[in-house]
Order: sequence, then structure tokens, then C-alpha cells
Amino acid sequence: MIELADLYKSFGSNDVLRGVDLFVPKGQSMVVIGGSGTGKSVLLKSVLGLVTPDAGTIKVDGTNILEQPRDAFLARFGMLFQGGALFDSMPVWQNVAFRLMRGELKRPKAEAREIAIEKLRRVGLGPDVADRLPAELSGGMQKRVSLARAIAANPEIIFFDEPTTGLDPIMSGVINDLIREIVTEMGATAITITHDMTSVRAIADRVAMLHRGKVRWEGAIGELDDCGDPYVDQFIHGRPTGPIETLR
Ligand SMILES: Nc1ncnc2c1ncn2[C@@H]1O[C@H](COP(=O)(O)OP(=O)(O)OP(=O)(O)O)[C@@H](O)[C@H]1O
Repeated sequence: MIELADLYKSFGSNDVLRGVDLFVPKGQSMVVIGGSGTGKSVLLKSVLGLVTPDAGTIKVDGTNILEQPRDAFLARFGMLFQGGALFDSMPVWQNVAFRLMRGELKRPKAEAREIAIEKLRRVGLGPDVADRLPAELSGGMQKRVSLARAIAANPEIIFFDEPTTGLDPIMSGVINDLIREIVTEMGATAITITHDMTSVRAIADRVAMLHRGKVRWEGAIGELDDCGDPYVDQFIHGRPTGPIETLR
């Protein structure tokens, strides 16, 4: 369970988060939508400890993680970064096993490799991929490798940052389905940021829309289309006119 309460963050005069409240029940998949620059990444980075909020609390299973050393929390956590963020000079299996080869989760090398190969299989990649370099793979395959890395340490909490950016619609569908399957299978609590409405529908149990530094609407995916909020309605249909101001 992840609970953000009254979260504030400004950069100079730019008030990005202005009292964000968000509750993600254990084992549920929350997708955060909202226009460019509304603070979706800042929100995720706050939970990760990469950004320090100015005010508010972030509780994971009831503990305010802003007051705790972050290491214990990060060990329970997996992340699929936008763009994949693989290490070019490392073979695929070492990318997948990265966190199993150092720090708190360290395993013997042979075991780490075995886990990496098993996770690669889970995302539809054969053992032949293990010793290749990321640059030798297609974008879709790299995304699968990143997904395998995100789940390598069997995390209880997973964040997906724009998981389908740069992929063709079919590969996006494959990645969305994999994310949904894996989150369900692992019983993980997930937060995904995306602009891709197909992803939203494939991945979400619940949806939250950020607008002007607050959660404008939050509800079950089944309620999204008929939620009656004009901001949500404009966003999900991609209408250039409506209450959300746009630069033309
Ligand atoms: N480290 C930082 N220093 C200064 N400003 C920042 C920093 N990180 C984010 N911002 C600002 O915070 C605002 C929100 O950025 P953020 O990346 O969270 O938006 P987003 O909703 O994820 O957008 P997109 O959908 O385009 O990725 C932007 O105005 C951005 O310039």
C-alpha cells in the first residue's frame, strides 16, 4: 500500500506538486495520467528519494519513508525507466541481474545469471540473448530486458515510467500485456506513468489524473469513460479544446 498525503514540491517559483493525495491499495495497479509537465515524474521521483518534497508524507505499508533510510524500501522496489536505461557495455544478463550482483540483494554470480535467464524467459526472451549487448537488440527487445531487470529481485512495488514510448503499436500491446500479467502474477503494487491511453486501459486497476499540481480525478478504470470530469474527458479523448489550456 502506498499513500501520498498533501505532497508539495516547488522548483523556484514553479509550484509543481500542490497538495497531492494518492492512495494505491496493495496489489493494485495505479496509472497516473496528465499533461506534459504536470509533475508525474516528480511524483515518482519523490517516492524514490530522487526528489525531496517540501511538505507532505509518503507512506509505504504505513511507514513514512521520508523519515526512514531509503535502502530497505528500495530493496523491495523495481523500476522500469523511460527509455530503458540499460548499461551499454554490460551483457544483457548482467543488466537484468544488476541488483543481484551488489548491495543488499547480492547473490553468487552463477545464481544471479540463472535468475536473469529465468526472468528473460518470463518476458519472452531466450537464453541466447543473455550474452548479447543491449545495442544488438531491437527497441522492443530492449524494453523486455528492462522489464526483466525491473522484476529480477521479485519486487513488491514496481514503477513503470512511460513503458511504451518509442514502440510500435503491436510491441506496445505486447509490453502492456506483459506488465499486466507480471503485476497480477507477482501480486505487486504498481504505479505507471503514461500518455498512452491503450496502456492505461491495459494496465490500470485505477487511474489518477494530475492537473495543476493536484489529483484532479481518481477512480477505477471502469469509471474513467463516464466520470463526468471535463478535464479527464478532454485528456482521454485528446481534444485540443476544453478546460485544459494548450499552447498552439
Ligand atoms: N530537478 C528539477 N529542477 C527544476 N525543475 C524541475 C526538476 N524536475 C522537474 N522540474 C519541473 O517540474 C515540472 C514537472 O516535470 P515532470 O517531469 O514531473 O513532468 P511530467 O508530468 O512527468 O511531464 P512529461 O509527461 O512531459 O514527462 C516541469 O515544469 C519541470 O520543468
